[in-house]
Amino acid sequence: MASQVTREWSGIQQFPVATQTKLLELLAKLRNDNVNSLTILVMGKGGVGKSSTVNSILGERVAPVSAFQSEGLRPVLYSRSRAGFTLNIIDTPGIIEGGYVNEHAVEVIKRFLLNKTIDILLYVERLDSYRVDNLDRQVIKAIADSFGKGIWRRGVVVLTHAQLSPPDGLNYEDFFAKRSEAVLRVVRLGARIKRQEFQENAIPVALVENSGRCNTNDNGEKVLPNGIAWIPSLVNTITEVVSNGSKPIFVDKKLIDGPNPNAWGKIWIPLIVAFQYFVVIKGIKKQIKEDIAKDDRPLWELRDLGLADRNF
Ligand SMILES: Nc1nc2c(ncn2[C@@H]2O[C@H](COP(=O)(O)OP(=O)(O)OP(=O)(O)O)[C@@H](O)[C@H]2O)c(=O)[nH]1
Repeated sequence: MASQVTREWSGIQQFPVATQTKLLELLAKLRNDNVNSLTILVMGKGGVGKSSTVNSILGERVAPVSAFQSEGLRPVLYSRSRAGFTLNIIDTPGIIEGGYVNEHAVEVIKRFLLNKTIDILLYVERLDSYRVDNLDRQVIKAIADSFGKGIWRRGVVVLTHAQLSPPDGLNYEDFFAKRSEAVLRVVRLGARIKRQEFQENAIPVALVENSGRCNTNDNGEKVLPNGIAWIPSLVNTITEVVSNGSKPIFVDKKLIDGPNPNAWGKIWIPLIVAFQYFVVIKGIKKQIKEDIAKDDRPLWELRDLGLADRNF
């Protein structure tokens, strides 16, 4: 992050003491494990609450939030340090435009990340959406195609608007479980991760409520309907993913310019073409030649040449 000005993480002081204490404990734990900095990439469709989540984590209103989808294409990096620890958060624009992934927007994000290391991917969605659609799958596929599906080993699914009352008298935990399952399924399909691999390396789902009207507990911490103080809980989830044994993603030129990191199957294409030519096409050609030869000659000639049944 050489070119980035790192500012003191003063926003942490905006949190109630209970949250500050938990956050500083988590940072100390990371430092004990020799992790002195984290770079978090925040991605998702437009308007799902990416910028709001960045602001909530930093405790500062740094990223512009709008009820309308933002026009900007460029990602923005916010860098803060505290007690010898540096937190980098990269907010990205939504990459869907007119119902499709905007390849230019993806390209801009990839170039922005050149020579950076992604420690964590926060994939943001809303808890209060009732279905997942093809757009989710497209965004997830674009992320996997850009950085390799290994990035999902460093992924956390974040569901915003988490202070909701589920419809039809559904229990909050049941609603959360159903919505998580639906989003995770799309992640598995979009990133083309094998079912077993996906089960073995479960992607955690964290709940977030960015609204200023979020309920608080007796300590003044923002809590969800299930009573969980979500800011320390999200940071805790992030620290768990950092130490799950997977590698962070270093975005080098090869990753950006090279072939799609998920498209290893494509190396078989020349072999398949050669097989088709030598085995299938040549065989068919030979058959056609024989048929033509048979068609052009009268039967008595074919019989003499041994190409037709003698009793014919
Ligand atoms: N109630 C509630 N509103 C939220 C939450 N998160 C975001 N919002 C609102 O949702 C709208 C979009 O939020 P943003 O943070 O700008 O979303 P974004 O994903 O960064 O949007 P783009 O920059 O357009 O991609 C704003 O009106 C936010 O106030 C949340 O957790 N709860």
